[in-house]
Amino acid sequence: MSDQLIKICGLTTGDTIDASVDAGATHVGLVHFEKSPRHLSIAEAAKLRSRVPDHVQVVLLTVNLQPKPTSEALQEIQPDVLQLHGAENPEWLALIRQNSNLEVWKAVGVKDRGALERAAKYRDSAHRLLYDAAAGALPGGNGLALDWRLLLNHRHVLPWGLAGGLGPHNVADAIRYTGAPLVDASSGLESEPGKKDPAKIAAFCKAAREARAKAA
Ligand SMILES: O=C(O)c1ccccc1NCC(=O)[C@H](O)[C@H](O)COP(=O)(O)O
Repeated sequence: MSDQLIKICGLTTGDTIDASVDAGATHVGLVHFEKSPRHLSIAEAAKLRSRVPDHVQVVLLTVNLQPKPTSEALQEIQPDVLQLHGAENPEWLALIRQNSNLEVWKAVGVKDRGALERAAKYRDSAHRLLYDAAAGALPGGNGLALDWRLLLNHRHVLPWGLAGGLGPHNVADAIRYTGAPLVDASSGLESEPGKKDPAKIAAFCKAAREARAKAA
């Protein structure tokens, strides 16, 4: 049994939610950010959420969303995790934690070691840091990889995950090289922006699990 955490992000349909669950994903990500090709309205996200079995965690992803719409989204969608992918500060995360039982993750764009050091400011407010490539056309979901060498010998202050440009072709190398306890992929599992491919989802989960088993 593998303890590799695997998040499939930016799911938009019931069949790809099912494909992710069947493939052994531990987390499924729903994006609520209008500029994204993977954007879901609150009603759409709530409908997809209802199909996810209890053993898989639902991650709702927002970007600089204000408090009122955030609490509306949380109430309707009832995610397990809120992933903040914008410029949200530690005080904002702390406020969410005060007002909910949610797990809160902070995504951090990493272009140099300084970005990793600065992320330590979330040590008392986030449950997990998700290291992603620095923002491109979108704050995330750009298919861009960060330089994995930056993570070598980094002293992590929190549980963490690796995102950015991952897919079936490189996730095993990413786990071997960085030891990432959680891997997250979106555009590398698509046939076109916003359309996940069930075969790529299955191949990604299999490669991640096998790499973890070999590393153990
Ligand atoms: O996926 C999006 O469209 C998105 C939009 C705005 C902010 C974040 C977004 N995705 C966040 C994720 O968690 C992605 O899985 C992560 O950035 C990796 O994406 P990719 O490089 O495409 O695998």
